[in-house]
Amino acid sequence: MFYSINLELDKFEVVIIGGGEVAYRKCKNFIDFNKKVKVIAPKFIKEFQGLRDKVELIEDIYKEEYIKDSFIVVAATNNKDVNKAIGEYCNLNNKLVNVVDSIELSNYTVPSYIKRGDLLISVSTSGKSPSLSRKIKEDLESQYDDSYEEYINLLGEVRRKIIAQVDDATIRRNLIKNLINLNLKELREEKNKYSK
Ligand SMILES: C[C@@]1(CC(=O)O)c2cc3[nH]c(cc4nc(cc5[nH]c(cc(n2)[C@H]1CCC(=O)O)[C@@](C)(CC(=O)O)[C@@H]5CCC(=O)O)C(CC(=O)O)=C4CCC(=O)O)c(CCC(=O)O)c3CC(=O)O
Ligand SMILES: NC(=O)C1=CN([C@@H]2O[C@H](COP(=O)(O)OP(=O)(O)OC[C@H]3O[C@@H](n4cnc5c(N)ncnc54)[C@H](O)[C@@H]3O)[C@@H](O)[C@H]2O)C=CC1
Repeated sequence: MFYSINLELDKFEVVIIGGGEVAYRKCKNFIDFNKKVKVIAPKFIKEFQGLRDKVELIEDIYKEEYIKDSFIVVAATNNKDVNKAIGEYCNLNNKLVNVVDSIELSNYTVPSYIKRGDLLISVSTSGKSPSLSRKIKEDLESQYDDSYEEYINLLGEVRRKIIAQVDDATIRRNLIKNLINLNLKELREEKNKYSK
C-alpha cells in the first residue's frame, strides 16, 4: 500500500517524459501546485501550447541526461520499454518516479484530489482502481465547495492568533478544536475578537 505525504516542490526539479494525454494531465497537476516542469517528447498534443511559460517543452526522445539531475520523474510515454528503462534508472538512483503503465516500477502514484485553497483532499486506491478514486473525488466535490478556500484561511488565521494570545494550554486547545464547529460568518466574527 502507498503511504501519503505532502511535498514542498519548490526545491526539486520535476521532469515528465512523454507528450500525450496522460503526460498532459500529470503536468497540469504540478502546475496546479505552482510547480514549473520540464517535459520531454518528440511530439506534444496541442494542449501543451496553452501552458506556455508554465512548462519547458523539449522536443526530443528520452535520454538519461534529461533526468539525471531531477528528483521527481514521470514516465508517461506510450512505449513500455522506455517507461521501464526510466523506472529502473530512477529506482537505482533514489529518485521519485511515477511510471504511468506500471505500478510495480512506480515508487509514488498520483491521487485524485480536490483543492480548495490550502485544503487538499486526496484519494488513492494504491493502483487498484483509478476510476474509483475519481468517482470518490467527484462525490466529495460538492460537499467541499469553493467556500472552503476562505474558511480554511480563516481557520488558519484565528488558530495562529489563539496560539499567540492564549497561554493556558487546555483552554487554548479547546478554543482551537471548537473553531471547526463555527460557520463562515461566525468564524469571521471570531477573528475580530482576537484582532482587538
Ligand atoms: C497507479 C496509477 C499511477 C499513476 O499514474 O499515478 C495509475 C495507473 C493507471 N491508470 C490507468 C488508467 C486510468 N487512469 C485513470 C485516471 C486517473 N489515474 C490516476 C492515477 C493512477 N493511475 C495511479 C493510481 C491511483 C489510485 O491509486 O487510485 C488519477 C487518479 C490521477 C492522475 O493521473 O491525475 C486519474 C484520475 C484523475 C481524476 O480525474 O481525478 C482512468 C480514468 C479516467 O481517466 O477517468 C483510467 C482508465 C480506466 C481505468 O483503467 O481505471 C492505467 C491503465 C492504462 C491502460 O489501460 O493501459 C494504469 C496503469 C496500471 O494500472 O497498471
Ligand atoms: N497512469 C494513468 O493515469 C494512465 C496511464 N495510461 C498509460 O499511459 C500511456 C500513455 O498514454 P497517453 O498519454 O494517452 O499516450 P499518447 O499516445 O497520447 O502519448 C504518448 C506520448 O509519448 C511520447 N513518446 C513516445 N516515445 C517516446 C520516447 N522515446 N521519449 C519521449 N517521449 C516518447 C509520444 O511522443 C507521445 O507524446 C499509455 O500507454 C497507457 O498505458 C493510460 C491512461 C491512464
